[in-house]
Amino acid sequence: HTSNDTQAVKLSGEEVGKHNSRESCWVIIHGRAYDVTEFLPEHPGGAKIILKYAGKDASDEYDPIHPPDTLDKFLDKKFHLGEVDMNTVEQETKEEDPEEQERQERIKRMPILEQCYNLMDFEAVARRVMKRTAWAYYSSGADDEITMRENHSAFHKIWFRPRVLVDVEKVDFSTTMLGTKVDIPFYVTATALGKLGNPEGEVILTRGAKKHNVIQMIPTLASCSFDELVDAAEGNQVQWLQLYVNKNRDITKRIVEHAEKRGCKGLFITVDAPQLGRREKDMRSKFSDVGSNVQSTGGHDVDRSQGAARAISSFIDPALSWKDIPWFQSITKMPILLKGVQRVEDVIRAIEAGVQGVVLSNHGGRQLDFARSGIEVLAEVMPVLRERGLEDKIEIYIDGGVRRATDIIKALCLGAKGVGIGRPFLFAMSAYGLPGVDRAMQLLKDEMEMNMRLIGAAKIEDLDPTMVDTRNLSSHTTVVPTDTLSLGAYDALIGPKEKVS
Ligand SMILES: Cc1cc2c(cc1C)[n+](S(=O)(=O)[O-])c1c(=O)[nH]c(=O)nc-1n2C[C@H](O)[C@H](O)[C@H](O)COP(=O)(O)O
Repeated sequence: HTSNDTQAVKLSGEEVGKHNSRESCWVIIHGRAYDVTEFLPEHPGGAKIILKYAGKDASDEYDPIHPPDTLDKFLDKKFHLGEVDMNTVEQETKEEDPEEQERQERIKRMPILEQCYNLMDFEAVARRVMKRTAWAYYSSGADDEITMRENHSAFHKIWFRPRVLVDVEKVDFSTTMLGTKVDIPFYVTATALGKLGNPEGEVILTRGAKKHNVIQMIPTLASCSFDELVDAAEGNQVQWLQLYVNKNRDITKRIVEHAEKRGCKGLFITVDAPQLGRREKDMRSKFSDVGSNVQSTGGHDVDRSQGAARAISSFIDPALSWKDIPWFQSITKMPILLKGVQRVEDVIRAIEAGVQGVVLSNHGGRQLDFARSGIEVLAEVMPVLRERGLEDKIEIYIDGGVRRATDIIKALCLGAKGVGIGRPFLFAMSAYGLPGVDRAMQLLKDEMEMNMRLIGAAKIEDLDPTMVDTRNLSSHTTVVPTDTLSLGAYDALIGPKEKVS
């Protein structure tokens, strides 16, 4: 397609449109055509999703799932066909579907940012204004979402034993995490597919983290590329890498070495997701546009519209085990932490394996349902470590359901170094962009200052286990306000007029 002068002749939409089958499949991404015929069987999301856009412009569906450098990294240059004259490409008329019209109406009526007074307010607004598939992906938990609800309600079972008559005129809640000084003991945890909620994606979280001097954990499955996120960091801003270990260890080695070279200050290996959990809201939202190769056990006829998560996670190695830790220690000097540890025995093993820390976490309730909350596991772990004189051998973090500064304070009283926060910043970003993330972080700082004063602690070191009462923590009778199980399943009667959705 290159004429004899230097200016390549652009491909026409008609020309691309002829290649719309499994036998010859071209797609357009951001005004350039790519021959993906040979790639079809290798696509983690299955061939179906690509074939749906064969011969057409697939940019809109492509962006939230694939970092911008994906084609350069994974598609041989000989299949890069060059520029397309987009004037000759008929754009899919997005007939206004009523659901989208209604969503646009809700966006017009959404509350102004100043009306958000706590992190849950962002979730309430995001639920109304986000695209269905994006809301489904961010808000879903595994199976009956019991663990997802338990994560936050577990904090409701811990009560304070505040000190009084302590001079709290000056309150300092700064701390260090893996040696980095941070303003407040939380970090932005790794959550995949940031562009589902906001077209700019995770760079918004990078900017918010910089403004509030907290650390961002960069997800393996970010919509933005790793380098975009590191480039978006300013000055000595610290970032960590969250790693899903690839079956192909050469790829993993390359990712880890590159992250270290780019200055990452911590490697968090996710250990609670040998297979991504079944998130039914995500599946119900029929992520058909992404398809997915659900463990590709049933050949081509398996229903593949099972959510984005499955589509993007077929590379994760379920064989990862303790014997792999020395290999990681041989390929990087970064501190290594295990994200998703859920019992004290594994914390002891982590110390014996010589890793620098663990995150007590159940992946935000998106993996094993009925896994205990991070805060409950923390209450199990710390007394054992203290008893064995091991509490200074490792940094302990928790995540899951942290929505208030009192949740952060409870975790620190029990001995955590800090906490990870996920969904609140996703919802703030999705509803209000960077101003939303900025306000969410500032709200936590305001709450932190007030609650440190009221508990009688002038600095982080003043927080200790005597300031919390955790006797009720392991009772799991959680009040579930509107239990969809009973309302929608167990004892729900289908009335004569009720529409069975
Ligand atoms: C909300 C959310 C969480 C994800 C997440 C995506 C979303 C939308 N994704 S996931 O697609 O694979 O499940 C990741 C991920 O990439 N890697 C990871 O280690 N944790 C992942 N997590 C878990 C996250 O790091 C925290 O453990 C969890 O979000 C903490 O709970 P809260 O959301 O309640 O703060």
